Amino acid sequence: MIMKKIAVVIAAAGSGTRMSAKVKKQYMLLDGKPILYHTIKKFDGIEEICNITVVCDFNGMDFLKKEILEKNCFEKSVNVVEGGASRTESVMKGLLSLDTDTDFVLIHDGVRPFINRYVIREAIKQTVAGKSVVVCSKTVDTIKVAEKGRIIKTLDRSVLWNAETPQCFKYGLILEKVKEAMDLDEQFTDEASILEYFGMDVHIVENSHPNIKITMPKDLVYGEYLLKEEE
Ligand SMILES: Nc1ccn([C@@H]2O[C@H](COP(=O)(O)OP(=O)(O)OP(=O)(O)O)[C@@H](O)[C@H]2O)c(=O)n1
Ligand SMILES: C[C@](O)(CO)[C@H](O)COP(=O)(O)O
Repeated sequence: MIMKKIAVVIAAAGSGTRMSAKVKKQYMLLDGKPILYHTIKKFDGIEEICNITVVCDFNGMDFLKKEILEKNCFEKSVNVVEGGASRTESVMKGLLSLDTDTDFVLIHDGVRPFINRYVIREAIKQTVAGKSVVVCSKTVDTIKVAEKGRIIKTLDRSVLWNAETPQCFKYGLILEKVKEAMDLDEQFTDEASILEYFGMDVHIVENSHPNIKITMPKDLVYGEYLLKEEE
């Protein structure tokens, strides 16, 4: 079988507004190590991946290089790229830094350190088979749509999914569409919705393992618990 060149772009250039902390959440500690360390480690352990690129804020670049990359042992080479003002711009900068002969790319949030390696491998398998995929978990809550506090309707939960990462694509395709998205007057919170906007198919890889995005202070408490469970 011909080996495919698969890269991962880890988006970690956000400002962590909802965490309301002095230190950006991607550099906050879980079990004594930065959250971003735990995330990189997950992908370092996937043999199909040949390159890891972390997109981070300008001020965090030194910390990332000295405190995370130099002080820890990673098997793969980890490149560092400066991010942008929006998630889409950060992802675009990461994609542009990859070798042009990259076949497939996984895009992952720097603050989702609990992603299960079996799920990463399943997402890679489906992407190499020709699909654009997004890791999702089933929605467990009853979701209401409301306007000014008054409920308008309750959605059919059987067709609802929570979008997570990684989101995985053919490299050339996602680079082209992310670049096109940057020229639009639209905000996209993930890459799958960029392809959806252009009418392209995106498929779900179901995940039943915890893959929380560290967003609010309460997530740190749950995160410490999840790390202990992983041991
Ligand atoms: N300009 C941006 C904005 C977000 N991200 C990354 O996208 C991921 C998911 O975004 P989110 O949780 O919304 O992170 P923040 O934007 O940092 O948080 P907030 O929305 O609370 O400010 C994070 O790993 C974040 O670092 C990024 O790389 N570049
Ligand atoms: C990509 C993402 O993690 C999927 O859930 C998410 O959309 C990131 O942005 P958000 O604004 O924190 O939802």
